[in-house]
Amino acid sequence: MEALLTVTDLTKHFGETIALKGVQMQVSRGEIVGLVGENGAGKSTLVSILGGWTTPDGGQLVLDDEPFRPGSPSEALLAGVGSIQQQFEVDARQTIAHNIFRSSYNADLPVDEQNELARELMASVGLDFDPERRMGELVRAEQALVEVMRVMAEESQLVLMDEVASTFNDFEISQLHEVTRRLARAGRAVIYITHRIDEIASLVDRVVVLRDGLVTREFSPHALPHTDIAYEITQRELTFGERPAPLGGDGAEHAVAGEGGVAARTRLDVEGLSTPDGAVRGVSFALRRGEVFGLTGLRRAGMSELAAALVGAAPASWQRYRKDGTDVLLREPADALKLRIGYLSDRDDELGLRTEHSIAENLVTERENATTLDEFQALREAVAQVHRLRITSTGVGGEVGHLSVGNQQKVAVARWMGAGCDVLVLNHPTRGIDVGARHDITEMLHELAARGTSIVFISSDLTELLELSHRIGVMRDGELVSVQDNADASEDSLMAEALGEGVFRDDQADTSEASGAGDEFAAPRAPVAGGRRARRASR
Ligand SMILES: Nc1ncnc2c1ncn2[C@@H]1O[C@H](COP(=O)(O)OP(=O)(O)OP(=O)(O)O)[C@@H](O)[C@H]1O
Repeated sequence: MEALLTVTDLTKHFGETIALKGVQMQVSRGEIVGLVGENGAGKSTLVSILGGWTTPDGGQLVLDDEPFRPGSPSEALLAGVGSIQQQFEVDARQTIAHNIFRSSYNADLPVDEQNELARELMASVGLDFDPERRMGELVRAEQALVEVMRVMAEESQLVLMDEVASTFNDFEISQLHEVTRRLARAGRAVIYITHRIDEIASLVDRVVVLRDGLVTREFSPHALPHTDIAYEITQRELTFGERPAPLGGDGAEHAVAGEGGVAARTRLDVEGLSTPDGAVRGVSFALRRGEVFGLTGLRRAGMSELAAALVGAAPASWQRYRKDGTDVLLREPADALKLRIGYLSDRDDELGLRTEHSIAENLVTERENATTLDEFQALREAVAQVHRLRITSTGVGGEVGHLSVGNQQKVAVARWMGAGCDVLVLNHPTRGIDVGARHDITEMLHELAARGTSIVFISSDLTELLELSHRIGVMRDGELVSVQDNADASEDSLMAEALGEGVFRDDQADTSEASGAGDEFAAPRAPVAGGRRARRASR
């Protein structure tokens, strides 16, 4: 294949940190390259340079046989490189159509024509957003899909996607993959950053592994089992698909000494919880001590709103909300914290990190009446967490704001894991976190649960939900429509509930690839089933 981009000896440092140490890489036309590696490996830095957001210190870039050194994103685009950054920003007041065409040659078209074109473009990949809606009305995953439409409309030769799908559900991922493949079929090249092994297995042509600022490995993921792909990336033997041991009918292995009976084991007892805007409607569930209760659903199904309501971060009403048998009074998150209920939001601006402070200052939660010994012990635990999750090799004194996005997320998760809470409500805690650390976090959450912490774990990644949760609830249109014991649950059964299809049968499974073949504008039919089946086949 003909090389579109050649990267030679690319270097970049930030203060003392050397983010890129001499990267060599080639990308061909029509190729989807998966750029992978641990958090902090330098992936975002590399694509930021290619996208004109950051300038390198040294090295050469050649694009389409011409020297390439963009001084800004618009210069990069002019040369043929379009990008979606990991923490992309959109103008909330712009319409969807305006956002799609803002940097394409259709930018000056009359609004009606833009709306019509946007509708057609979106329909061609199965999106039915109203082009006149404002970007601010969309949730993050929807904004990301509109950004994908924007790069499609720009007609750049090289498209950079930095963890666009980190909170996407299977359906959104299949839409994104459809667009990405279409870009490649049109002869454009894509550099695609992801931490999800299922995405690597099903989408990319070639994997390039970055480690400590250098390309250390390249391989084709085709026909490789997930464990092998993970090994190539992490050099660790990771297992996939293991499920937690059942909590036990009598909760024996989790029973707290001296306490007995079902009531004593019930940590949260929620009945008829609703939010005034109707995002959550009449949700009831009980959470046991030491239980991980997974929660999933399609976008706008109400999981994030339920999470916020459970900790007083959003207004809500209920018939009953008890913790350890006592009615709770929640006006704000501080009230939840007093009750030892911790909350991790899925929004970057709500992570609660003090980015100008050190990792240690973020990890060690202040406790009333703490002795010097307590503080010393807390610091020791923080250091152990940083080590176990490989957050940084340069100690806990570094500023959190200087860490890569995924490592900041690790700090946010680690902070709650070490906060001594009885209940943790975690919304997409592993988004942006590399595959090895994800594995470690799963283990750490299991350990916490085994010591009695109860966890509400929200995720769009059904594989990790099944690996972690004792029971899994599915939300649809604001209601908790199903709760399945792990032993009875499968990706198919969960997705069927999320879609409202009843029980999913394999003979209903996808025909999308066959039906879409040769039809450039066919919307993906039943792509979720196809995606899951493809993944199962590749394991
Ligand atoms: N603005 C900055 N100031 C200081 N250090 C930075 C800055 N941006 C990146 N770094 C450092 O450069 C290194 C590479 O970071 P980069 O964001 O490229 O990693 P990454 O592979 O994209 O990680 P992730 O998977 O977490 O997104 C990290 O050590 C990071 O801490």
